[in-house]
Amino acid sequence: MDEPSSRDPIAGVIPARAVAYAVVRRVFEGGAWADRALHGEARRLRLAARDLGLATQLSYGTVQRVATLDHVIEKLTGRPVAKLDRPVLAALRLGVFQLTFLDRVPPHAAVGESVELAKRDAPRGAGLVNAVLRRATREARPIVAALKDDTPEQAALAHSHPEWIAQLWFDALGAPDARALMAADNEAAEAVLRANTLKTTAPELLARLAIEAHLDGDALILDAPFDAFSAPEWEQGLLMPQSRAAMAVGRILDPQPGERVLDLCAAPGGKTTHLAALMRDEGQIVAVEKHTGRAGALARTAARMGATIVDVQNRDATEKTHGSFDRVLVDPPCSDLGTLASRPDARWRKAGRPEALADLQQQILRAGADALKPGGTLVYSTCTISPAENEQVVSAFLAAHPDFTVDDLGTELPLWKHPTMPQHLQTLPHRDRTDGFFIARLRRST
Ligand SMILES: C[S@@+](CC[C@H](N)C(=O)[O-])C[C@H]1O[C@@H](n2cnc3c(N)ncnc32)[C@H](O)[C@@H]1O
Repeated sequence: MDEPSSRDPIAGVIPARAVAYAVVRRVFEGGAWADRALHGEARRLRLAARDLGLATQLSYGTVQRVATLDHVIEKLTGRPVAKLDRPVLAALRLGVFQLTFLDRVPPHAAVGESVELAKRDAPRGAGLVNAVLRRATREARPIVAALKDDTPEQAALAHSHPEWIAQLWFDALGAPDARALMAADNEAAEAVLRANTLKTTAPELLARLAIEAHLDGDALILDAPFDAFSAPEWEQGLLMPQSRAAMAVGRILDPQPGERVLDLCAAPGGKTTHLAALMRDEGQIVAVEKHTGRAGALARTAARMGATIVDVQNRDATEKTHGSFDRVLVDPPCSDLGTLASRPDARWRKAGRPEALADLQQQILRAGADALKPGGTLVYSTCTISPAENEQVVSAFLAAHPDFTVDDLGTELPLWKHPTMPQHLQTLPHRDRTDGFFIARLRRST
């Protein structure tokens, strides 16, 4: 990695490191979302666009790997991380991350700048940071290399995940896939923009953004991080950041111009606006979202993207929807375990556990099915890798609804077959290089 030349004149720290340190503190001390904290700190510290890649790598990597980093820090300090001053701990985590997991960062920069950062916020802790990081230059990699990942407990530490997630994936996927999946969660997620075909085309958008990317249908697969939400093209509704797996959901629902479509659990609207584009903005989309603020944002997003057929309804998706629909998308709240690479702090949050979510998912699926006309198509999707929320929800639904059948999607996107139920799709980040989505398509016969 190249060290950017510009320097923060106050602390003598390169801006990318100053931003990463601030992000790490905001995430672990203030409960901030890493992506929002990064966006905010990059603006506050006037980070140059060329430094965004390094700032992202440093901050996201430190947040993702924190369990492994804390293990190293505890070994080197001989005390629990909870006993360390917050700024000292943040500087140590950032420093140990660079020394252990990055190859092109000069150790003197990782040590020296972490000391400067600690000095600014906790002057008396700077000596400890210096001493620990000097030892870390020699000892951190061997400590990490000695970690095993044979059991879920070991894998949780080695690949920095909570134990319950490691256990869930060992059970659901088997040890080799579980380990590979956890390792992939610590790598940069593929960054993709969907060109909004109501306003532009993918080649036009690529030319206009002047970024390094390659095209895959309407998708621009980016070669480097890009702050889409600050781009004028975002404001103009020309693009939507969206993974290839999320785009597959709309394609598999396959809505046609002129149809009536029900979209249950619709905010922030990545899929709603994709459906509108696939329908060429002809027909109707009823987009139901319970959270009032998110429903408002969804309406603004639809307007910005020129999706005039979207009717946002701010209500509970478990309630009856009147009328009958050609197609229904059910995209309920889930444990989000398929998107851990792009949301680095998510694994550490007390998000809903699979068993607790399954009941709500069932209710929303039933409500969606009630609104589907005979012969209609329903897609149930989640961005998680969790049988209780995916295949078990669909199986229980089918057992109670003999008028529904499930389509075999295995032939549509053969790479993305479900590991054990090949009629469904289950994208896996380590296998498919995109978010982990579950997608099932059902049809109503009568
Ligand atoms: C997985 S996200 C949906 C993502 C969205 N379909 C997209 O592609 O942008 C789930 C959404 O469901 C909303 N939600 C949660 N419980 C709900 C309920 N009972 N009824 C309607 N919406 C709900 C959440 O606020 C959240 O916006």
